Amino acid sequence: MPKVLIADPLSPAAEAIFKERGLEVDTRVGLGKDELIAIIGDYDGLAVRSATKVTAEVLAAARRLKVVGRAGIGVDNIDVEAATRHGVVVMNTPFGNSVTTAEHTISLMLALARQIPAADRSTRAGRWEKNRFMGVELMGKTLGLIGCGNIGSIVADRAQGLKMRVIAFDPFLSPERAADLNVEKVELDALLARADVISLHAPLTEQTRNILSRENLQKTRPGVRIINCARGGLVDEAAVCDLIRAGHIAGAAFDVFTVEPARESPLFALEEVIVTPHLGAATMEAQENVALQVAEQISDYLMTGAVVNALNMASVTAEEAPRLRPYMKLAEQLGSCAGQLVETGLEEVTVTYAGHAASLNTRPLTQLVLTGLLRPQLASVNMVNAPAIAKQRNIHIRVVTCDMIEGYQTLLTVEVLTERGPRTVSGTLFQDQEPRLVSIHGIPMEARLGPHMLYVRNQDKPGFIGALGRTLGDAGINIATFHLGRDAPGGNAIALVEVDGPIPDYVLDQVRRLPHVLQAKQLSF
Ligand SMILES: NC(=O)C1=CN([C@@H]2O[C@H](COP(=O)(O)OP(=O)(O)OC[C@H]3O[C@@H](n4cnc5c(N)ncnc54)[C@H](O)[C@@H]3O)[C@@H](O)[C@H]2O)C=CC1
Ligand SMILES: O=C(O)CCC(=O)C(=O)O
Repeated sequence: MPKVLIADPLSPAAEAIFKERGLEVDTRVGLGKDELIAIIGDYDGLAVRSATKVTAEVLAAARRLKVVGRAGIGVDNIDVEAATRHGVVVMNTPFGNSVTTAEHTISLMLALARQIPAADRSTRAGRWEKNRFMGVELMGKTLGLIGCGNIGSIVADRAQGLKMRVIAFDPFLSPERAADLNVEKVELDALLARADVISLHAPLTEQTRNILSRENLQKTRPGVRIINCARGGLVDEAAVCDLIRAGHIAGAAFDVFTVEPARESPLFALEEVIVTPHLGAATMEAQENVALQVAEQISDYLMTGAVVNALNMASVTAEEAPRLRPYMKLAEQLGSCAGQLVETGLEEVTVTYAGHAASLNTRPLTQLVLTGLLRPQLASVNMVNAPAIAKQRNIHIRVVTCDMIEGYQTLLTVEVLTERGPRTVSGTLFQDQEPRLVSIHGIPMEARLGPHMLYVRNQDKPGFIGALGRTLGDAGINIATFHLGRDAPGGNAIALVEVDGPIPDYVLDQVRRLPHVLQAKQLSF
């Protein structure tokens, strides 16, 4: 039974779902790094929010781990690259807390406009400072969004409800989407020059780090208000403090900080600043949504192979998973067959999906072809890390689909270009379920691929089959199935023999010495 660790506080709904889906689950919140490393080897799945750091070191100790699920959006606490290297799928829940985070942003914008936290403190202190807390109206003001994805677009919608004009800097926002959102797409400098309120909704990347740098903050309108509900590191916090003191920035609201938890910060000393402890996603509704989603996604992957919202692997929906399953076996077997047959470096792989196979989600299938292909060279390869490994090794991957194919309803062909020329294997599904190899290097044959196979390439001459049978028989090797193919009478022939156990090397040598044999290899599937 797969085992899952919940390492951060999640709604109890998550634990209930794991149990309902037949998984074993432990909740161990607040583990130190070493404690996590000590126990992670026992788990197939890990569910986190932002507190647990899933580092390369943790992943190296996670021998059984197949999936990390982030109940939330940002995955900056997870080393996705290391997870990919270790073949671990990383998933997030990209929509579950978007509305809640957008609402927090709007709350902070209104609170900034009317200085509500400072007014609250003053009133409680008995000061009744009506003149001190003169606010600004938001109607007619310009809101500048840096990042206009899921959360940014909800913020835009709510701000338009307040009759604000919304402009956005987002290099990946299409003009059509901007028009649908009634948002004006602008360059960063234009946004800095025009916005009365700037709100950040972009991930922290090499491009966005310090996007509101001191220099950029100096380009903003006097009296601007800044809101960061996305990620610490997007804004130069010290420059915000200086520009508030200089009277250029009217106020700022931070939900996220360069260092978290933020126990101290120069921002805390300023009345014009509102701070919250990374509360953007903290509502009952959002936490219920993300906990349910992450538990469903992790369970689906561990129990059915469905992949949803993965950051490092192609998606496979729950509906697709059962249809893809027999093809997944076929794809891995064909890749493995090609991988075991090549003896030199791989340069290019072409995977052709013909007939029914062309209508499928081919990305996960291609990942499995690569997995099978690379496994003879690298035991740790799996469908998550196979594309990255192929890229590292400069193996060029081509995918071809064609609707029609003569003689078969469905056919997968793997052609591998090596230093010694192309090598090709094709396969189909027998009764829609059972993988069958139907040709090797253009020679037709029909073979089921079993755990122990003998592959022999020979010249098609009388007496070969008897000699091969005798050699195996004399060594006490029992033949399970025997498949033959040739390109022409007396031409090139291939024998694929399934046997009941591993073939000792001395027997392989005897086979290689038989008349007319060109090559003999043991294959396993
Ligand atoms: N405070 C909190 O508790 C929460 C914070 N977040 C954070 O909010 C941020 C946004 O989340 P979503 O809207 O769901 O993500 P999203 O992926 O839907 O949107 C991000 C947008 O940023 C844009 N972007 C990427 N690079 C950019 C660049 N160089 N300049 C400008 N825009 C760029 C993208 O094109 C995209 O439209 C994330 O960093 C996420 O981690 C999310 C949920 C809760
Ligand atoms: O889990 C949380 O409270 C943080 C949410 C967040 O920052 C995210 O989803 O990116």
